[in-house]
Amino acid sequence: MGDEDWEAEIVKPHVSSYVPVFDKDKYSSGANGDTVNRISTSSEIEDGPSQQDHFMRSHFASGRSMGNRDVGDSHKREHTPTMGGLVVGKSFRNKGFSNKFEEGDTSGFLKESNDCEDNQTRNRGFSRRGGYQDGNDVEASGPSRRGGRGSFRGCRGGFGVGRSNNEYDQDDGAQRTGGLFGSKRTTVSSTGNGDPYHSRSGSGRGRGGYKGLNEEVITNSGKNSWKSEAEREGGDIQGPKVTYIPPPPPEDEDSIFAHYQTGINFDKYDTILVEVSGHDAPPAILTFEEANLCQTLNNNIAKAGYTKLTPVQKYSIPIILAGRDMMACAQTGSGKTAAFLLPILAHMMRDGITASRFKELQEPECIIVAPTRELVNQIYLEARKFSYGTCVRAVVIYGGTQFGHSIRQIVQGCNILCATPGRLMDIIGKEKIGLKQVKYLVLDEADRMLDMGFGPEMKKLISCPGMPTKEQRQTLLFSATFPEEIQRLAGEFLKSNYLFVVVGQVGGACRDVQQTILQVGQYSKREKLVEILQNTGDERTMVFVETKKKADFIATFLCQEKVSTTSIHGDREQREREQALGDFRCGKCPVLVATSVAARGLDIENVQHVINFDLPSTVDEYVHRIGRTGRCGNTGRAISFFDPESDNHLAQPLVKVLSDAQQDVPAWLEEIAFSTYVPGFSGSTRGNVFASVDTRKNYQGKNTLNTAGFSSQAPNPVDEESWD
Ligand SMILES: Nc1ncnc2c1ncn2[C@@H]1O[C@H](COP(=O)(O)OP(=O)(O)OP(=O)(O)O)[C@@H](O)[C@H]1O
Repeated sequence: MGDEDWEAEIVKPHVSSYVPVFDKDKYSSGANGDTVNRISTSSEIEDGPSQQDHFMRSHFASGRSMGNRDVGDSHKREHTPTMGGLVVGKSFRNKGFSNKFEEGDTSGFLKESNDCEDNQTRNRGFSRRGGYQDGNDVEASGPSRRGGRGSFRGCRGGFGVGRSNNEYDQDDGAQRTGGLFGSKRTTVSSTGNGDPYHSRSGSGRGRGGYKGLNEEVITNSGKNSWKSEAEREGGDIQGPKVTYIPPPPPEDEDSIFAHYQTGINFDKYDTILVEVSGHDAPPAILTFEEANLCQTLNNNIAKAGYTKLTPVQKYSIPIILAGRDMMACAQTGSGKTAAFLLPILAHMMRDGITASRFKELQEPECIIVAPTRELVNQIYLEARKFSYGTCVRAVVIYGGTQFGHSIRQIVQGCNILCATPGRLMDIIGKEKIGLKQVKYLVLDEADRMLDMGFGPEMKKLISCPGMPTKEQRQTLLFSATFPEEIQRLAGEFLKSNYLFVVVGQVGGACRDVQQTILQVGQYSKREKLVEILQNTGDERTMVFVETKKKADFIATFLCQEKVSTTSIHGDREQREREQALGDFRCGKCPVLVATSVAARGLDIENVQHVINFDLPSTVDEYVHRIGRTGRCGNTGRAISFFDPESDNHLAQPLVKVLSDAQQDVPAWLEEIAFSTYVPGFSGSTRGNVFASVDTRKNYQGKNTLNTAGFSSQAPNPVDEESWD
């Protein structure tokens, strides 16, 4: 994506105008007990640390490493809070050891990783990222977590040697990326580790790594490798403990059932074609009443403001109620969460579930996994909403929070467990969760959960001792995109007679999003962004960039342009991420700069715009990103900067996605698509726009219906062939 360009630019002298200045007295090294973090360069690693990176911050969460060029003068800067009360920002670069985002992915994960700006550098063993310690960060104990993170990212295994035996606090998300501070900490607190989930990778093993898309993937110096969150956060990789305890969500009924209005296009959902493939599919229902749910559930549905089923709900609810496994592909923002939660809860109620009580080992009936912390939290809130007034207890656990907190939530009782994969495996390893009672396993954003990043961990999950076999449990996969190769992998998780529901154009973008593609070169992007934001005013806008560093950079830049902005990405502390999301949700910061960590699933009211400052590497990711707007029948706009220097490979799939969604296709984009046409093209591995057709080609019992229940024609296969 031409990251080198902005990176190069920022080291030019004029760039200081984009850099917030910082209060020397308040934030300079060591003052107020703040930690000075070190920035690592290859020479530092070999020769010992020689340069210090001075943490910085602004109003509530800003600061960044200035990199080598700034060392020595960064603490001379004056501090003024960044505009908009905002942001963030850590390292912009460290020219000492990393000049560019080189081409050539040694990991094999690069194309899937959006938070992966550092994989090349990290694979080389070093991070450009420095860090800072927030002086108010009560959760930080000991050395700065940012320091640990920023100092030395690549060779984390080389420093970690196990973890504390204090069961409740030991692993608390110790810095995922270890680092110099992590190593220091290790010498202080490490007391070994008898946990098979943590000891398996051993210690002292140097491995380069990066947090890939959704920050869960790391690589091993060119070899694909997957490490669980458990290992990263508290296993063999020692670092400062994470003691962050998320504030409990409000418990009053109004907050629990708070919702936004469906939009003017909600009723148009009825015209969308739905295809169900597989044998003996139960008929769709057309109303909530037909689902025959218990009174409490019906009350909750009404309080949530749901009066009418969305297409994916019409089909999924009876399928799940019939006990069938399923894979469902439906457009972003069309109600997939309720499509699986409601029938699962209905089943539980029908089975006469008993209230789970305090127990050291909890045995949930349902496990829901999703790729990001914010998304599992959101799913949990939905589960809590729909189970309100029942004895079903939902619990959420995710990385970046205190491990002991997760355990305390669980031991109080757990029927539905919403979890990120790493934290889940960690808790299972600690024998706080038994799997014997699992009847429902849900993978939300299932294509992501089964790809190279999370797939191995999901496989581990289904082969954990006690986990019922696929014949004995019900497995449900949901997403807006389903590449073919992922569908094939899914077979391992699903009974062979699973049903595949596709709503609308398979893997297609939501039609309620007006898509615009602009040709914008790397050097003009910022100017264009500001121009657009000046016109959008206070309307909520998500700006997607391809790397974490760039997220910091653009957020800081926008603040200086007097646009109230915050940012979310995988290098921010969880507390900061949640604060950022909160500030965006409530409108305090109407602009959220994000990496793809925020691309999937997040349901935020009133997001009117999505701007792809950088296009993602795959069209699937594009579909998810723009799906943060135009949800639930509301309309939205997505503007994407297409840089011909770096984005030509997306031209074909973009043209397809645009035309499928009945959007204008710019002539120049068609030309690029045509000129880059490759016979046999079917999109990039992860960007196959034809992916979401059932890979079980010879199925019987295929129905094509619109969601009002009328038969209609299947999508024209010629259309697909012309692209194949
Ligand atoms: N039947 C319904 N009536 C009214 N609102 C609904 C209905 N179903 C879902 N919603 C609301 O629509 C919004 C989007 O739902 P949800 O987040 O489940 O979408 P999704 O399909 O999972 O999207 P994504 O693909 O982005 O994850 C939510 O605010 C949800 O409460």
